Amino acid sequence: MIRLNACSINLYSGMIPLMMDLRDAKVVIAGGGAVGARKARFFASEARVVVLSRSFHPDFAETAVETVKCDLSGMDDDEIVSHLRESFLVITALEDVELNRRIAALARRCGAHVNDAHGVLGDVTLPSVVRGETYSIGISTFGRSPGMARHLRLCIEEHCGDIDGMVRLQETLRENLKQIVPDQLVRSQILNEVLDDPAMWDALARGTAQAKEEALRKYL
Ligand SMILES: C[C@@]1(CC(=O)O)c2cc3[nH]c(cc4nc(cc5[nH]c(cc(n2)[C@H]1CCC(=O)O)[C@@](C)(CC(=O)O)[C@@H]5CCC(=O)O)C(CC(=O)O)=C4CCC(=O)O)c(CCC(=O)O)c3CC(=O)O
Ligand SMILES: NC(=O)C1=CN([C@@H]2O[C@H](COP(=O)(O)OP(=O)(O)OC[C@H]3O[C@@H](n4cnc5c(N)ncnc54)[C@H](O)[C@@H]3O)[C@@H](O)[C@H]2O)C=CC1
Repeated sequence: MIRLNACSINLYSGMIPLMMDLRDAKVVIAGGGAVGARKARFFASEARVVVLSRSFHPDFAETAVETVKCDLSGMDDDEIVSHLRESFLVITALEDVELNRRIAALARRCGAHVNDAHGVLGDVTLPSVVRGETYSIGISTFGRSPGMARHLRLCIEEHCGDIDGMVRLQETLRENLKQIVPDQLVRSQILNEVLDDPAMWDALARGTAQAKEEALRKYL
């Protein structure tokens, strides 16, 4: 595993997007406020989430995570480490920057990645996510403008049409084309023409099978 040596990094230089399978990974969140609750929701359906906090935002009532009521500032390092051990990721979401820093340093000692709600510590940042049944789009400004990441999510959701429908059409069409068009370049050209064709996007409303028939008629 590649680890960052620095305790704090400036604006996430060098970060690249990855899609990860976090099933069964342990994610610990320090701070159960509105921000901790949003981050808990982000991970709850995949990872095993544990939230350490003095109090918990009402949203936790509807989020399937483990909550541990505790005062982190009153704990010694060993006690905090006992909660962080075997974590894949530790998220610091407390107001207290010094306490966040202390928890982040202990997390690194445990071999965990760190995400910081203030965006100054850590080697992981959370993107804004546009999610469908067949795709996931992560958007990040690396802490420069979270509002812009949200704005771009809303733009994609509003203006990109039936992405799930088009992914399904492309999936079935490309399988079909592999059987009947031997030349890969020709297959790729047809698939791109379908993506660029507004009539094909309209055809999605008639169902995947019908849209595929129309695409084959038009482009073969
Ligand atoms: C560094 C980072 C933490 C990290 O690594 O996780 C971080 C940090 C901070 N955000 C702050 C504010 C806001 N955050 C949002 C929204 C989101 N913030 C998210 C991620 C991140 N936020 C990471 C960088 C991501 C990036 O840059 O792309 C999203 C994408 C994902 C998520 O967290 O769920 C989610 C959108 C979900 C969606 O809707 O799609 C809005 C918009 C709104 O709520 O309307 C505002 C108000 C507008 C604004 O400030 O832009 C402040 C307080 C600033 C202050 O005090 O003024 C800090 C701390 C600081 O800057 O000190
Ligand atoms: N990443 C992001 O998108 C955003 C990050 N932020 C930053 O994130 C931080 C957290 O924001 P909120 O959740 O709104 O704050 P908040 O004050 O509502 O929540 C903090 C939580 O931490 C708990 N807590 C505080 N000290 C504790 C301690 N010593 N031991 C155990 N628990 C303790 C509190 O009980 C509370 O549940 C803020 O500092 C804010 O600047 C703010 C807005 C957006």
